[in-house]
Amino acid sequence: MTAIDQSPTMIEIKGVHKRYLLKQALNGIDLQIKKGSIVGLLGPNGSGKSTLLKMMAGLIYPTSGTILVNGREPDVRNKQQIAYLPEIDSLYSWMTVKETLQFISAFYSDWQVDKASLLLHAMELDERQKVRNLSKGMRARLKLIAALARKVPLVLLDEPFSGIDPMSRAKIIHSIISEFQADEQTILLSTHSVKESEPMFDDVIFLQNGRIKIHDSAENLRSEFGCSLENIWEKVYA
Ligand SMILES: Nc1ncnc2c1ncn2[C@@H]1O[C@H](COP(=O)(O)OP(=O)(O)OP(=O)(O)O)[C@@H](O)[C@H]1O
Repeated sequence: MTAIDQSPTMIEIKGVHKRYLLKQALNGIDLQIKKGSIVGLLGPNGSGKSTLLKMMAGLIYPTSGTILVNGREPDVRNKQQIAYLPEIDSLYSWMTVKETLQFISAFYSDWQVDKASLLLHAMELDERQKVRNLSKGMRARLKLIAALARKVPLVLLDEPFSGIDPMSRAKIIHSIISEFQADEQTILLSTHSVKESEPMFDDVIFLQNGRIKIHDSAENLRSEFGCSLENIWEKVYA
């Protein structure tokens, strides 16, 4: 099932395969993501979510096939167009929250100081705290601020809610939705937190074994299956 849409395209992927030394991670991906949407990338462990996001961020390259992000092949030079939140945490433990954000902001001319303060408040982080003293969930919040404070056309978030408790997750998702500017940004995020993330998705991609099993709008899927995305997840991967 593939969504057909006439909106301008942010990401266009044709026939992409990715093979690591011993593992075929992506197995023929064809995908179009329209501008101004929030897209959920869902799938069990090892289905290829991180590989796809890293490829869109220009950190790894397809073995075959093509990817265009905003009309260009992604590579490390596209950093100014893309905010990428990696699954792995690479924060410096000796910095405070404030120092971390100042450090990151120095790399990006698109950094929005006001938005960073707003997010800091919404995520209930104490800027004086040392990174080494933050809990896993607090570190996850700091990484999210680092990605969302940038004014870029494309935001890629790999498991952004990992370690954040369900109640806080719902609050954070609410603040992402209220801050989202569809005329300026596209957000693509991988997550296993389908239930809490559901309200924010315009479109959803279900991956399995490096292939797209379903790609459609959340609304179409809910009406077709007659249940929530969380329940669809259970049916798709049963
Ligand atoms: N650098 C690598 N070298 C070898 N194999 C890799 C590498 N990165 C990923 N893989 C393999 O590729 C497949 C897809 O991995 P990927 O990390 O993209 O999945 P994922 O859907 O993000 O999983 P998870 O939900 O566990 O984060 C897996 O089988 C994984 O073991």
